[in-house]
Amino acid sequence: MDPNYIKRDRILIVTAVEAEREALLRGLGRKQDDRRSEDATGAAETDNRNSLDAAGAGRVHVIAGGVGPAAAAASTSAALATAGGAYAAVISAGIGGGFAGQAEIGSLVLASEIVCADLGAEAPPQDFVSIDQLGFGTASYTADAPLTARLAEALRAAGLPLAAGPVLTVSTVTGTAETAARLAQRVPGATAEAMEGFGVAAAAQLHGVPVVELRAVSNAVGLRDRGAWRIKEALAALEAAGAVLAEVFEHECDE
Ligand SMILES: O=C(O)c1cccc(C(=O)CC[C@H]2O[C@@H](n3cnc4c(=O)[nH]cnc43)[C@H](O)[C@@H]2O)c1
Repeated sequence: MDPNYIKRDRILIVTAVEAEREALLRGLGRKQDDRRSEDATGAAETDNRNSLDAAGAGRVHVIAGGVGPAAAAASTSAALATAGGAYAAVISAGIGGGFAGQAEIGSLVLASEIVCADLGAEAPPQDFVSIDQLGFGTASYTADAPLTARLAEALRAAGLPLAAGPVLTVSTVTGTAETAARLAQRVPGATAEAMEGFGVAAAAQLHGVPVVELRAVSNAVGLRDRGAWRIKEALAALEAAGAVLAEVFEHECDE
């Protein structure tokens, strides 16, 4: 990988939903510009490009790619293909659940590994056999270490609470203490869970682009308690992280 990629190219950030995208754009100091374009048949389609406020800021492009690993993979792959090699790195970002003792509500998590925690088979008497063990591919991608380290340094320097460790991608939000314990046992050091990272990472791998995952913790992984989700707090943490990302990428761009 070219170590100068931060200076050269554009960064793609993929969130699941608009609220996450908007939080990041606020942090990045960017205006919304959900332009509507007409295709050849006259049908309107949404163009999710965000407008550019400042020289250099335009290198960070944020899209809302949908909820879940399949939507995330499809939209990331489409964005990377359309850009024709312009993206130097992809960041999967959004809210997520934090594992007990690893990541508190309102804090941030950077992934060391992006692990699809439920991609495999139940195989009694074993609890679970991963797709790797079955010999059909991989259930884990390593996050880009240099970019992750650079972001961690900047987020900590900004005083934002940050944990690092494996971030799990699941297709079903964990809703019991038993599942949380099983996942934590399956992936030692499991720090957070969300639903898109593995899809974004699979697309990034296909296109040969480094990937990072950043989560803002909205809830604890465990017994489902919707009333305890702190989505506003997590979106505020995501916005604060966006301001740090702007500094990192604009500063690197100016060097
Ligand atoms: O269960 C509900 O009532 C409920 C209400 C609002 C949102 C949800 C979601 O499932 C949001 C999924 C969305 O948020 C990410 N996310 C946030 N926390 C977690 C989690 O603990 N486990 C998995 N995903 C989480 C996820 O990446 C999706 O984009 C449910």
